[in-house]
Amino acid sequence: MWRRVTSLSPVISTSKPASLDQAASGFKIWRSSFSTETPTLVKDGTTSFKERNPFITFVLGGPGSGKGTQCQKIVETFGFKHLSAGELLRREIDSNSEHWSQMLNTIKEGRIVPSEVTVRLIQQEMESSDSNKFLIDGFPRTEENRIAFEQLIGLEPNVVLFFDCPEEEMVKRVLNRNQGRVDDNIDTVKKRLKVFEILNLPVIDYYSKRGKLRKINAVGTEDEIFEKVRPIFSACGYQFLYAFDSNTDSVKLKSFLKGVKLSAKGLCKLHSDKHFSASRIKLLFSASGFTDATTTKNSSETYTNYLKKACNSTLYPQLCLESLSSYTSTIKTNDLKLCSKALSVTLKAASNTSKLVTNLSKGGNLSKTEAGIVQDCIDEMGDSIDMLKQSLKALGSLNGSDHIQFQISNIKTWMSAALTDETTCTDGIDERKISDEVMRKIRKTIVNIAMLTSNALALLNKLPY
Ligand SMILES: Nc1ncnc2c1ncn2[C@@H]1O[C@H](COP(=O)(O)OP(=O)(O)O)[C@@H](O)[C@H]1O
Ligand SMILES: Nc1ccn([C@H]2C[C@H](O)[C@@H](COP(=O)(O)OP(=O)(O)O)O2)c(=O)n1
Repeated sequence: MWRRVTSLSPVISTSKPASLDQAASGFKIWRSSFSTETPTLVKDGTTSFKERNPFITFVLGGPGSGKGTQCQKIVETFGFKHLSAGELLRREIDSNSEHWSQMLNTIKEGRIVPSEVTVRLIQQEMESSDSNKFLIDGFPRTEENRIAFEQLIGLEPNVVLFFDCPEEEMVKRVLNRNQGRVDDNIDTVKKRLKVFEILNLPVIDYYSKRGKLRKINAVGTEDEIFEKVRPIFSACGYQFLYAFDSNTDSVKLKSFLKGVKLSAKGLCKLHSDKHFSASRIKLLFSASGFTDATTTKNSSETYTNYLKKACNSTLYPQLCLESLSSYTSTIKTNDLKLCSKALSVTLKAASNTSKLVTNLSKGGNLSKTEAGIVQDCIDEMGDSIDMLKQSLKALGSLNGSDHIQFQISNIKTWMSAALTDETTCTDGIDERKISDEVMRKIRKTIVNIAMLTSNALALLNKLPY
């Protein structure tokens, strides 16, 4: 038996912002036919979608800002289900569904399709998916989209990514996209950009005020941008691998992190310790996830092979090898010792860098702006060092702890925060396009620390948790 959950009509009549007329004009008839006749259904006796407690990420940004490109990387690294609102609409048009020609015209003109249509498509995809973590790309594009989602699905996003890209770069990328899309031409792009500015920026502002927005500078290579995205999700650590949610652990995490500056604070929900098993603890403290079954002999060759294999799982394998190869006899083939060493090497380098930056800033003839940026960097490095120290200490006292999973997850969160601090500093330099020699040196040393941190985090992510 099926029951009706809600109707969207009150949403439409009360929430439409004045500026929406410009983008969605001509939709009155179409709008009303959807608003009353498309009920949302849940099957009685089965778990409703909301009860599945999914992890929802909205991905926003102007046309061509790189949303789809980054979503693909997030899927590959963190295993989300990717739902592109534009793609779902294009598929609907291609399948000659009831309103295909209206949808096609809307998209050709750079306007926004009524929320009922888009939310219904997203909802169908989410409900029929086996996944419980979603990247919803290109949605919500308007306040109306946002409210319709909240009302119909009954959920809010856990996090909202916003790819911030200059207009001329977006135009260039869209015109080069070459996917045969009817809307990738200069006239439509101009309209889409206008619609984005008028209708999407208020949504971005809304999530920013609610502390859910993660703004990412979308200029740079695809990989450079992903390095800014990665920490947001790495902070959620292993819990993506398992079921979600334990209220107690959520509270514990919050109190743990109180007063600590964290980019990912509040974003992740920890799952309970119920997945914690004796065999996993044993694995963590003895065996190694990086050792081949064939290389069990305790020789220096075995240790070197182990390190090579482990480093290959990081983003900067060469740097990983260079920074850790003199410690193979200490690390042997022990994953925990490897992580600990990677962390201590990073901490040492960060402390040296912090001193170097302070000295360079004193010696150089920096302008007032440059001095301000350097001071910000020194502060960010101080925060980063605190996070690394805290992580190293926690890693050192894992043995004997009752909450190993919880602690490892905290460590990943702190490490991600350290990485965010480091990239905030280099972003500050990049955004102002400063080419001064001293500033270049400072940037280079901090990028090196960020790479070491990223590697240490990657090694931690490989622990069996
Ligand atoms: N960082 C980048 N630098 C240059 N081109 C990019 C970058 N990211 C994506 N692109 C290209 O720009 C175009 C638009 O990217 P896409 O991910 O489709 O954007 P969106 O989903 O935001 O519309 C694509 O052709 C893509 O290959
Ligand atoms: N929430 C949405 C998302 C997309 N659309 C329509 C209008 C958009 O211009 C097109 C294409 O969106 P898509 O996200 O694929 O592409 P861009 O990010 O604009 O490059 O789809 C919509 O009406 N409502």
